[in-house]
Amino acid sequence: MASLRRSRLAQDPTREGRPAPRPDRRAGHQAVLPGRARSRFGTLRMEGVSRHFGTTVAVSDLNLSIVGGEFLALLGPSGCGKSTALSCLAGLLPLTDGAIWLDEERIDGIPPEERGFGFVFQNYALFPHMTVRANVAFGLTIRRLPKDEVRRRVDEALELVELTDKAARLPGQLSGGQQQRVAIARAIVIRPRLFLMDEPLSNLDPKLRLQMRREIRRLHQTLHLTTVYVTHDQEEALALADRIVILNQGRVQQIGTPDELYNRPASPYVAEFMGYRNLFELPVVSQEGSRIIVGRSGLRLVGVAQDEVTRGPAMVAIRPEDIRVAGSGGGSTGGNTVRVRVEVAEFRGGEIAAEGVTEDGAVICFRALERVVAGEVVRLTVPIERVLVFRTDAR
Ligand SMILES: Nc1ncnc2c1ncn2[C@@H]1O[C@H](COP(=O)(O)OP(=O)(O)OP(=O)(O)O)[C@@H](O)[C@H]1O
Repeated sequence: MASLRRSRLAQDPTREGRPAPRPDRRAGHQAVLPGRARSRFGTLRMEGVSRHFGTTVAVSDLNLSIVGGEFLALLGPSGCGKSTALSCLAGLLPLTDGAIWLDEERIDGIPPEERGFGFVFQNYALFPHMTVRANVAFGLTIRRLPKDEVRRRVDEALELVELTDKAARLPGQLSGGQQQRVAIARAIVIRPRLFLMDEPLSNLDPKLRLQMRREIRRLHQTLHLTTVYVTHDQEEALALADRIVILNQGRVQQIGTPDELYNRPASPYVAEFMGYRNLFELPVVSQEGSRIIVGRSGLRLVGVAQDEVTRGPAMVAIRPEDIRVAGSGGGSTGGNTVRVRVEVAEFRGGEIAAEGVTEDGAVICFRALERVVAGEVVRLTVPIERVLVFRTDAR
């Protein structure tokens, strides 16, 4: 996605004359001042950060604190401002408004190469004519570190990403996953104060993505590098991050731990991103405190109001995993029941992912532990506390 965006932006006349980032320029940014590179920090703060491109507001009034050692994911759909926010942090884009602080040091005026940050991008950005070892050593050699130290640190970094035996190869002789590991080694070898990653797994096939995701997690658990990670993939964000920031149209929608976002999304927008695939607009029948009844004939549900929903329509969000076939192993006894005709059923190993249609035509995604077949009519159950009801105008 980001590569599409890059090529799109490369042709964009509103780019304010800024050329598309070139691999060598970005690699060069990994060079750092020795003192800065070694120092750690307590908190990095983005205060009221905005970035406009002409009339396009890419990031708007972003307020964010990142604690030293934390892994933070910026999550949202294409165009929501994730990469712009990351580029502002990196110093690749000047801010339109606001400030960035590393503890007591204001850093938004500092050039990227002096911030002591490491970057990894979707397209690897390796030097094609240099060996793996030379690529990884780049940030250290241009700082003129003693040869012995360069060798020792490069060896360490290559070992961490398990590429010791590929040190003499050129990037073109490596798989995509291996190239991305070289890019990671090149970023961590400088011991960055902040490690920035922009969709680093997007170019990899699903199996490799999963494997690399685990590698990145392992690396973070080993090195505790403060990391900001941009992704549009909720699973990736949930799996990797200590905290997730959900962005929409350049604005923060919610910040929280994976558990908070997954179980208590603040809006239908966040819910949708967290896998609540069943989103229905339904009229409110009655409400007593947080307990609320919504629906019409064929689809009537009792749920939990997430904010004040009094009259008119409400937005209901339910995860497929919380809807089960009644009476089967996974079906709860209390709560809501809905009759559907099964339309599609997909085998998923331990369970079946299915879609059914209610009498009045609403499509419901659910999970079944036992076999269901298309055309069959089943009764579904969903616990009241897993039916989240929002105001339709909730952000
Ligand atoms: N250099 C630029 N010139 C003009 N508009 C830009 C530029 N960079 C980004 N934008 C616009 O700013 C908004 C946010 O873009 P950004 O690249 O930050 O989104 P994103 O969430 O990272 O998207 P993706 O997942 O596709 O990479 C979009 O509307 C985009 O078109």
